[in-house]
Amino acid sequence: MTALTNTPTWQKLASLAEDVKQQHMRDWFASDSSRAKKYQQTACGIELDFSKNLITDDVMKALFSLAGESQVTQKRDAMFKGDIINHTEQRAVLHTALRNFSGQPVYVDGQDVMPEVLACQEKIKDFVASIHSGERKGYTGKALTQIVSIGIGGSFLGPKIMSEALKPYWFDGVTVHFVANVDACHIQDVLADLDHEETLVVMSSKSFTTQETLQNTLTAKDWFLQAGGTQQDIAKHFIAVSSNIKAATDFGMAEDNIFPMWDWVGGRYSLWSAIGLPIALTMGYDNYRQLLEGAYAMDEHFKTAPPEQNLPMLSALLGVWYINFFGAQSHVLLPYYHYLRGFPAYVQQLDMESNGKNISGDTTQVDYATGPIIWGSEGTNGQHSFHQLIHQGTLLIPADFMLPLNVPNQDNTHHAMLASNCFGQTQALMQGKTFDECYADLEGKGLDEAERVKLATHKTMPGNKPSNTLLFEQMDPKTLGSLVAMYEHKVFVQGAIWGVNSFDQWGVELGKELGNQVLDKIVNTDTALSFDSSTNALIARFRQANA
Ligand SMILES: O=P(O)(O)OC[C@H]1O[C@H](O)[C@H](O)[C@@H](O)[C@@H]1O
Repeated sequence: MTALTNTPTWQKLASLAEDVKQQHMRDWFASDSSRAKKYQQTACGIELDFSKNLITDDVMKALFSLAGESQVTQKRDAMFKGDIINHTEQRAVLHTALRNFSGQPVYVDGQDVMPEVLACQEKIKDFVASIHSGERKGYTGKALTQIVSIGIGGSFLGPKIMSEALKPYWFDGVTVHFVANVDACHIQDVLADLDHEETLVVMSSKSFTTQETLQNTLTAKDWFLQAGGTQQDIAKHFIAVSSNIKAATDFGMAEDNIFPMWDWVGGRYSLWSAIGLPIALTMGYDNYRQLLEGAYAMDEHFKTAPPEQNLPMLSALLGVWYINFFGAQSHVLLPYYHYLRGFPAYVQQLDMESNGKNISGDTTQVDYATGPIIWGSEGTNGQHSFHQLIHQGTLLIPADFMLPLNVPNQDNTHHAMLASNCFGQTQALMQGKTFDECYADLEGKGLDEAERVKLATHKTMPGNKPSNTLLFEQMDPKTLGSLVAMYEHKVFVQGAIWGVNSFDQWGVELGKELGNQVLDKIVNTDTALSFDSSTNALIARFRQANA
């Protein structure tokens, strides 16, 4: 056993889990009318009801002990302070510096990074104003109203999903299109409808080496040149966000058109940097700034609130409870808000790329589960498809339900239905429906005894399925910023407990490396194939089909 699973606290949690499995939440609610009040916390515009979880006071106490023994707060402070906590890449992890409005310095290698961060924010602000006012024009003098944002992974998901989530705040006058996939269908579809004279391409790549983004930008450049632009007009229509200024200038980007970022910002934590420029272009700098302010508010909450009131801490510990002591392998996110429909995909990268790891500390192979599968989609749609498995399947799938209490241009009839479905689902998951209830319902339905028993058996819902409900006054930029930061810190706390490095991604790197080797064989059709027989056969088949 590794140190973690050997601790008395871990053993205690394991034994508490065995007890809890014999009990039912339905009975807890019936016997304690204050349960909802007891297990809820509010911070930064987020009201977290976690009463529909398989928890007791003893469980929570043991989970807080686990966090304490795992030195979560010390690790948190090390992150905020700029220590090199990404120890396999020798990097600080400072996305929090990008939304640090405390006026205090943040040091990396003895140097305060805040002046550069603030200068970049000013650059974003000025740039957005120049586009929105029409002052910055294309090479033929037309306003730049069509923005094509090219990037992938963290250089795509954050900008796209946050922009989508804040549709009611969009600036009227520019349209932002996002392209990620190297599949040409994507960029071709986007460019097909655009006038190159009105188009601004924002190429976002921290490394400036990502195949998909480089290729899509080259395709956009060809399209621009073929449509009538010249090489020297490129500067007016192409800008980049990157920490690799040299590669960006080598590519042909004018230095003035490059927005900086830094190696202490991880890709999946980068929307707070200039990678978020498309968000600011979509809704104006002030709204973008509110997003950052919301994240800052959550940072302060995470740093100062005691564990029992700390939203990232609570949600992380509940996750650990199910993953490590109930064998839960996935966690579902269910936003009951159409504009937040992309949020599960955002958290998917954030969580799975961060905690999809099996080495703890320097070299220890873990003997416990780490990051779960994150999935989900908007409610109510999922109720008519995959919720069935959550209700009656054999897997335990903890859920986060999310609902803004007010929505812009509210249609009360729709919104009441949305809310009732959201709450109704959490209720059904928690209480289930007993055999006796189902059997009673079938009285007088003309069934013989065997049929009645059979049907009641199939209709029985075990219940006892855990969920959190997150309510927001409204999904405005500030609340969204807080929500994203809450999940970032949740992932941080879980990584700290498991002892994994939540900030590297070697699996992804290997995929990129092998992809390039295979591409070489696909393109150079006369070279011998030297991979395993399956990969060789696939490449050979592709060569044959494209000969
Ligand atoms: O911004 P880039 O350097 O182009 O990287 C884009 C993406 O590349 C990889 O897939 C990483 O795992 C992601 O975290 C990153 O966001």
